Amino acid sequence: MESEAIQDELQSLELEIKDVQGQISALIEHQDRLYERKSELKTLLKAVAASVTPVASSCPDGSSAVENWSEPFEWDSRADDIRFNIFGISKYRANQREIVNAIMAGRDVLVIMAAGGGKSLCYQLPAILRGGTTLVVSPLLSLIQDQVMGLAALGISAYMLTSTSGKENEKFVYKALEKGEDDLKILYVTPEKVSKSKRFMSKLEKCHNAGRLSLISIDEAHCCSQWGHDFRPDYKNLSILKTQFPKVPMVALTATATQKVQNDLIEMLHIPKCVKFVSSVNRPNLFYSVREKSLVGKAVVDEIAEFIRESYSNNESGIVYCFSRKECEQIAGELRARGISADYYHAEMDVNMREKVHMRWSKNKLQVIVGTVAFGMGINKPDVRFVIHHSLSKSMETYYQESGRAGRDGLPSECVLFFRSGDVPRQSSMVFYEYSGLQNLYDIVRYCQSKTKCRRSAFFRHFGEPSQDCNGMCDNCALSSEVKEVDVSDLAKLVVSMVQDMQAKDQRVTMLQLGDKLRTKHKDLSAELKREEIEHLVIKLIVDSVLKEEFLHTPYSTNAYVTTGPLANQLLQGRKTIKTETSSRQINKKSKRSSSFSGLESKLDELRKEISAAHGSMLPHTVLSTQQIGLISSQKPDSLQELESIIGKLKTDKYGDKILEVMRHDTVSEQLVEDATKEETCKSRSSKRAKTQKNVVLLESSEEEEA
Ligand SMILES: Nc1ncnc2c1ncn2[C@@H]1O[C@H](COP(=O)(O)OP(=O)(O)OP(=O)(O)O)[C@@H](O)[C@H]1O
Ligand SMILES: [Mg+2]
Repeated sequence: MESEAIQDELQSLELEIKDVQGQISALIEHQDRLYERKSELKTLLKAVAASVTPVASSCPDGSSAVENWSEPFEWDSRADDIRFNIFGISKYRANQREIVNAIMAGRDVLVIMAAGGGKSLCYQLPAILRGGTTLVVSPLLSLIQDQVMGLAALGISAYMLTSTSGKENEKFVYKALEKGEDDLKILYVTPEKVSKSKRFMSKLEKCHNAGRLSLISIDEAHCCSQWGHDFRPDYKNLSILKTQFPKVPMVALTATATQKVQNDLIEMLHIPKCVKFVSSVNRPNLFYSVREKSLVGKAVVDEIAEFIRESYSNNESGIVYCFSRKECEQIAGELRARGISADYYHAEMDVNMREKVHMRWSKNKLQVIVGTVAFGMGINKPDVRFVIHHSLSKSMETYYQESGRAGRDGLPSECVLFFRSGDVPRQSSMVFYEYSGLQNLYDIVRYCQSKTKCRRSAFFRHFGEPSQDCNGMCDNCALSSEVKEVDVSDLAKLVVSMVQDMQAKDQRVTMLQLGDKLRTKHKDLSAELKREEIEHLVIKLIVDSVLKEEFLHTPYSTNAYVTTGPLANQLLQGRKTIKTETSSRQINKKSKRSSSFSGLESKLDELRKEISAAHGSMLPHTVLSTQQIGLISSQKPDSLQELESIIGKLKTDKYGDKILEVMRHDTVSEQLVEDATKEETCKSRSSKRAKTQKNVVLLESSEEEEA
């Protein structure tokens, strides 16, 4: 009997020890996360301190003095001429001129500039100014094709060497590299050419030896680093370029790179003395918002369709991102059924089909692409007006990238994320094995759950940049709302105790089951609490480390279960409170953040589509950008000379007559409308007068009759 009692105590001690060990490892994990956040905050603090000292180009070895790339340079007027008369760009954007100057001065340069910031101009302009040939390494065929087509439309001799370029083209390029007799201003290659083709490298060597290799540009340079989000092994071998051509300036460009990725790039490309230009991650023209996602799938599609119809009725381009291939196909179909021109795009489609969809969309023949994240880096379309996330991204970084495909032309555009707590376990069971995968996911969940914090500031915090004014360009800043904080600690305790009880019985529970069990056990609650409210609370407890997700693999899937987290006891012992935000906010679903085309703008839009269709491969925005359309219709030029002062010489020479014809036609039809309106007004006045007189007559006659 005594031994039985000892056995019992031993068993319960073992259980307790197991429990304590579990808590210790959870606490250690939590501590790791806190350390990591601490180091992020320290970097942020340094960045804030640096932002109050004058921003200067800097060398990582600390050897350079402050250099002023904004001062006048001898090539200024030639650069201005090419910028305006060839590229049709009326003024530089932030840092563009300085970058061009540093490259022209023969320096290696690292450019970190947000998506759509205008990185291409930074190397294309010096490519023309410097003479000789510029080599551009770019990771994707579609990006290269877009760029070559765009440059060709501007009359710049740009070529590419890729797996798809034909023999004739290859022969021409190799001869031009070797002999230098034909014009080859810009040559685009994929990284594989540099790392794998000896023939190409030997031709490049000849070009260099003849003093004709004037600049090397590495686009999407983050692909060099395995800490970046799109690591490409062939990018690692690009170090050979600087080793072989040490005196040729190199410019590496990317939209996002943390400090770690930047250092990696500098080391891997062998450009330790580069001049670094880091622009803000801020995209001031993007309006960020999060909408509550209904439990009913059809209602979500209804809302998306309504949003597109209400705000983008002129066929303005957009993207809807979905979680899975199946969802893409289904939602594209449902949008079509609601009268929206939509098609899907995902990795499992045939390449030709995918290209076809992409091309229709690029040519504005299809309004919406419903895609998975596979629809990514190759998107070069500048006039994407909205990016909708049907479910949340896996991190703030990927959300920034994906939503950032909107508004690359700088015009107002919208990024809407549909969030529902029930979507979190789907993502977490995909990312839990990635380095910091769960922590990154919980960061974006916090972004979605907040009803008060500026959405933009979350990006600044994430990229370690000092905050900037949002100017009301997110839902939380724009919509004055009554947000109340509610203490839900008692309910949270119920949830945590229930999880604890089940754990003690070795039972596993998913988030969905937990909600159901809670409502069954506490019937009084089920009347008050909706399923999504319980899910919302459970997810909040997970991101706050009170609960924790655990994963189990089956042969077909990975399932996410809820267990107690490192801070569970703190809550149960009353040392931690849990508060949620509730809002009485009414999202103005009909809010129109982007201005739609006026009559004349629509006509110019039609014209650019016609010209693009006639040229086959040329894209509409290469003919005229949306910004240029806006300028033309507001300034209404009525001569080629006036038009040239808006869009530059090249485009005026090419399309000026057609544009003016549209303008004249518009003025005539405006005049006709005006005349018709006047006539109508006159008619209606005289008919009113007649009616009045008639009435008077009638009245008189009736009076007479009466009399
Ligand atoms: N100074 C400028 N003024 C007006 N438009 C500009 C200017 N510079 C570039 N653009 C336009 O902005 C759009 C985006 O430019 P670009 O493709 O170079 O962006 P990016 O920085 O390379 O973006 P991403 O990271 O997405 O590749 C293009 O349509 C381009 O013509
Ligand atoms: Mg680019």
